[in-house]
Amino acid sequence: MHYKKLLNRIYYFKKCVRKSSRQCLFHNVLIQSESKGCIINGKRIAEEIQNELKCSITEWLTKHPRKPSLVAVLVGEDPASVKYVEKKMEAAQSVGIDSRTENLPNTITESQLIGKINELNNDPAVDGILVQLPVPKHISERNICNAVDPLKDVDGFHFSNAGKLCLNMNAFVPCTVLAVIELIKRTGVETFGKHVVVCGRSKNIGLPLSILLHSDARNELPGLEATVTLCHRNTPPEQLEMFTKMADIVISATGVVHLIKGHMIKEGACVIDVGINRIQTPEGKVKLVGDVDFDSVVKVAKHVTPVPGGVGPVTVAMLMKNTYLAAINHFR
Ligand SMILES: Nc1nc(=O)c2c([nH]1)NC[C@@H]1CN(c3ccc(C(=O)N[C@@H](CCC(=O)O)C(=O)O)cc3)C=[N+]21
Repeated sequence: MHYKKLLNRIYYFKKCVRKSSRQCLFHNVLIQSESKGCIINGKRIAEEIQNELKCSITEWLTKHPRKPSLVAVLVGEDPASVKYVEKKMEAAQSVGIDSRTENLPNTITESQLIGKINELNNDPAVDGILVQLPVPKHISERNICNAVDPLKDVDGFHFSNAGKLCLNMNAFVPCTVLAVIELIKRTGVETFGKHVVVCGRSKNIGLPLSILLHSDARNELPGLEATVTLCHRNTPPEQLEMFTKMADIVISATGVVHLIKGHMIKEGACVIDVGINRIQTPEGKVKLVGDVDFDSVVKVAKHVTPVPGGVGPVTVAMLMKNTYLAAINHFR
């Protein structure tokens, strides 16, 4: 009898230690807000991932003849695209990946662009290729994504990578999808059997994300074992609200400013904002905002990602991870 009590005590003690160390573990990636909710620090998580990668790459370099390498293809001079590509180049530099940008004119034809991509496909010194989207209107985005060698497709946009993802086979997963999963995991939010609502059905984010969220964890590509509801532009607003109110996790990737408001969220839920929208402030300045009305959501949610400083920086970090994986694969 005493023995059993003692065992129970030990079990309880172990449980407490586990719980408190888990809290410590995740504490550094969260910022306490003035409301109840915590703000997930995407910048911090991105730094964490990049530091881990830097260590792995340094170790990998002792056994391999060159650094992993990434080429970004940038068509035209859209200021947002230029800025994002710059961020990717900076990140590459900081983790020890060789990188360069191929700047091409807006007037380039589809077949000329595919020709350039083929050159990079055939260059053994290039591990990862990324064609910054959007491409000019006269070029088919699908044809361009399909032109990249699937083994160098660090964006995961080639049809064979998209198809493999659906079948739980090892494949390149789009960086933003990986970023959302990493943010959830590193915040310590449980997904097994939980209800996740994804807003947005894009082929590059909403769709692949909802597939990994519901998939089996015991596969080549591990899934998160959640119950998933995928909402999109044809979901009536009152239905959307009904679904999000039931959700343990809400992820929005729609490009609709302030689509997700506090009254639509269940107390204690986790809200991930994938939106990046540029709006004019009343003072005439340009401001970056997400799909989530942050001020009202942070009052009810337990965790919420900000924009900027949430999913964006982690997306860049995951691109570095995919490039490293491409290099490992190249030398295997
Ligand atoms: N082939 C391709 N692959 C992509 O992965 C891809 C793409 N095309 N086209 C555009 C979108 C968008 N995207 C972002 C990456 C980083 C931030 C990012 O770092 N954002 C910062 C702030 C940026 C700012 O201040 O403008 C933040 O949210 O804190 C945002 C958005 C990758 N995309």
